Amino acid sequence: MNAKIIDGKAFAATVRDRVAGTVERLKAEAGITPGLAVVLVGEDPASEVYVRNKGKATLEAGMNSYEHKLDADTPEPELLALIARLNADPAVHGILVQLPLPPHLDPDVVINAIDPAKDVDGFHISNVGLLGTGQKSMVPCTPLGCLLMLREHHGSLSGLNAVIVGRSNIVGKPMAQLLLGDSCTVTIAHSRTRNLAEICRNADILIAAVGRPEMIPGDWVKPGATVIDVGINRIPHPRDKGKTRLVGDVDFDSAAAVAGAVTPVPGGVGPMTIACLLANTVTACSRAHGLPEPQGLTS
Ligand SMILES: NC(=O)C1=CN([C@@H]2O[C@H](COP(=O)(O)OP(=O)(O)OC[C@H]3O[C@@H](n4cnc5c(N)ncnc54)[C@H](OP(=O)(O)O)[C@@H]3O)[C@@H](O)[C@H]2O)C=CC1
Ligand SMILES: Nc1nc(=O)c2c([nH]1)NC[C@@H]1CN(c3ccc(C(=O)N[C@@H](CCC(=O)O)C(=O)O)cc3)C=[N+]21
Repeated sequence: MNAKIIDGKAFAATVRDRVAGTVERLKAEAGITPGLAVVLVGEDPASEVYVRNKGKATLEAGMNSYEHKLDADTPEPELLALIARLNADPAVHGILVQLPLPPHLDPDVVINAIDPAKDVDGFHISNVGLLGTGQKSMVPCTPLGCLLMLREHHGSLSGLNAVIVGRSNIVGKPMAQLLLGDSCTVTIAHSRTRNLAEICRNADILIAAVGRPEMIPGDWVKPGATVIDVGINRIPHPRDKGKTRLVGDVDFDSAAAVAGAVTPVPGGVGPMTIACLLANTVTACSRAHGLPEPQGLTS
């Protein structure tokens, strides 16, 4: 193996420390405790793990965590009423509605009901528009976490060829905006893309956000490239019957043999997502109180 393993878990710990320091100052100097509300509809076991991790990290950073678990068949008006209450609640500075939602709920309607100032996921149409036009916004946590790791590894990203596999609203598209903002030449590939292997082989930066276990093999990776694996896939354990294992969208071993740097799963993008969520919540809290924005949390 040649590649440097980018340690997202360690990097996330430094971001979380900075967030905790800012929270301490907000409490001491202004008597304010940032609060994050997470809404989970239904019983998706993977989502429950994320919600638990987020709640734990929120408390560890000294913030308040409010969890709302609703039945899978919750009618849309009931969910919208909860969001309206959270929008109006001064103790709540950030609101995250866990996706995907059950099929009877329209994610666009639900996400756009969140007060954009509290939209710490950065999914509200107004934050998407601000990001797309290079204005100050809430930046989606997963792409932001990826960008921070890339900047840390490369310094400047200017002029690099970036290929993103996946065009979702929550990862692929905002990732493209952020990389464009850092002057990469960006290609977004998806399920209809022709010659995907060839396109990937052109990438100085390859971002996999597909949701297919170990789909991208090492021979799609340009020698020396940086590979960011966003995928979180639970597969049956190869040896231990009945157990499961977490893998990314990249075939780690073959990719690490040719890449210059690669993020592992677990311990890569996932922990950075949570750290950026905490950072966004502190930023939202400071803005809500008209205080100067904390600097350097995510740089
Ligand atoms: N680590 C973290 O913090 C996070 C991890 N994730 C993980 O990232 C992965 C992607 O998530 P998300 O963006 O929400 O997923 P979506 O299912 O919303 O999007 C997947 C994308 O991959 C594309 N795709 C599917 N099959 C292929 C294929 N064979 N070749 C090329 N492209 C393909 C789809 O194309 P098309 O549009 O044409 O259908 C789509 O654009 C998942 O594993 C998810 O669990 C997600 C969020 C955060
Ligand atoms: N509105 C919304 N916002 C999201 O940001 C969002 C979402 N919905 N739905 C689901 C995806 C997925 N996601 C993850 C966050 C952290 C880890 C994470 O912490 N992973 C750890 C370990 C996980 C484990 O061990 O199970 C790791 O990769 O090391 C993973 C995945 C956020 N998402």
